[in-house]
Amino acid sequence: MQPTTSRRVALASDHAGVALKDALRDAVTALGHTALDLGTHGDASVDYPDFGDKLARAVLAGEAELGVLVCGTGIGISIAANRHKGIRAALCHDTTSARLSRQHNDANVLALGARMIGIEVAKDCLAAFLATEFEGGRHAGRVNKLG
Ligand SMILES: O=C(CO)[C@H](O)[C@H](O)[C@H](O)COP(=O)(O)O
Repeated sequence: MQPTTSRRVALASDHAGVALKDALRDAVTALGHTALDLGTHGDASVDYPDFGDKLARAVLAGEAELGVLVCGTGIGISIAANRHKGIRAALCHDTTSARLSRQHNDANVLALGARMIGIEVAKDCLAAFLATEFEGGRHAGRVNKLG
């Protein structure tokens, strides 16, 4: 899948997601985008809210258009990011959800669970997420209601 637009993509994870995050960082580059790796680096135990917050702030500041978050399940780190107004983090386990999160929800962050899905599914979710645009139309008013 080739991107229609080259994007700046921020990535962050806790220790449980670091190996997958590092693999996805390389996949972002291979897909023709620019990766901004916000950590963690290495497998020392860290707290997922710190990295969900860091990535949310980077996206809201315009340092990246889109973000990718990884923790063990993807749940904690997506909750952390979604506490920031303007962040729409979608926890996905399949490519259809990843595509529809962009088409219908204008998700700006993809969240994945490193202990839940394999690397190939994760890479496919990433590729679908980055290749898909928001459809607008009937979805725009609904997304606006999210605040
Ligand atoms: O936040 C989580 C659950 O929603 C993540 O899966 C974390 O990565 C997990 O809780 C970390 O657990 P660990 O036992 O400290 O590695």
